Amino acid sequence: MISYENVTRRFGALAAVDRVSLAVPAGQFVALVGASGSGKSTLLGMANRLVEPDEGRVLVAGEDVRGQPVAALRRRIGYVFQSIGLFPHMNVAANVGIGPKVAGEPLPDGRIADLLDLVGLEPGHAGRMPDELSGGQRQRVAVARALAAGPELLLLDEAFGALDPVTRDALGKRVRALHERLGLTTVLVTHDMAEALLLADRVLVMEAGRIVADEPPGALLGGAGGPAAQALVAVPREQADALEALRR
Ligand SMILES: Nc1ncnc2c1ncn2[C@@H]1O[C@H](COP(=O)(O)OP(=O)(O)OP(=O)(O)O)[C@@H](O)[C@H]1O
Repeated sequence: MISYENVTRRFGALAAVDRVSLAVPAGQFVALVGASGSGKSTLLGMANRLVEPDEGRVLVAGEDVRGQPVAALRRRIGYVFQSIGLFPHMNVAANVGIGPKVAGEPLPDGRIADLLDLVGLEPGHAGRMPDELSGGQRQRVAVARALAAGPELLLLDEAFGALDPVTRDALGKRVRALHERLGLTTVLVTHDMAEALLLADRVLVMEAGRIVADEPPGALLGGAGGPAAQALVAVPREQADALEALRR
């Protein structure tokens, strides 16, 4: 569904993404973890041409993204990022339907209601303005908007980063359920290894522009993936051990 072929992107002297090759088959849920500045957003952004590679190719559904008009490409790719980016002067329904409307195919009201339901919002939220919603509700609107054009691919860049842990957990599970139900291919960028292990089929670890580990969660928990991956896995494992110790 998405592949990177020896892709490099530089900013000045820095290779933010450094000769990455990666193939994500249709239907897979991938988590991309790594320290701040390791290149996760840059890698993700090359899929929908927010960022262009200096070298190599990025293919979506087997086609080089460079040959695809940006608007058409972005209809195939739902994209949710941390800063949300809802239009403050438009109500929830208008925000959810903005992509199809701009493309000249406005969604019927029933479809908007279905999208709100998918992400766990009430029909009554449709007429609210973004500043009348909680952060978690706004993030749900952003997910509904990303799904509005019926994309095959869903990219989430720290989409749950600003949420409280309970809301974050609920929305993560909701996105995983939507991934199954809609038959999506999903890439989730997160700083949280526990979230990656619990939600994804496959966890990629980035360090200085390279992918240094590529393992299923079970293998990572079994000690695979090398030192960078194991340093990240140690955090939730030590927390779980410490909580368990408190019970004794
Ligand atoms: N437009 C830009 N101009 C200059 N440098 C950039 C630009 N975008 C990213 N970088 C640099 O590229 C590197 C990778 O950035 P990127 O945002 O991809 O990392 P990240 O792993 O997503 O980080 P974070 O977890 O903090 O979001 C960083 O050193 C960053 O400063």
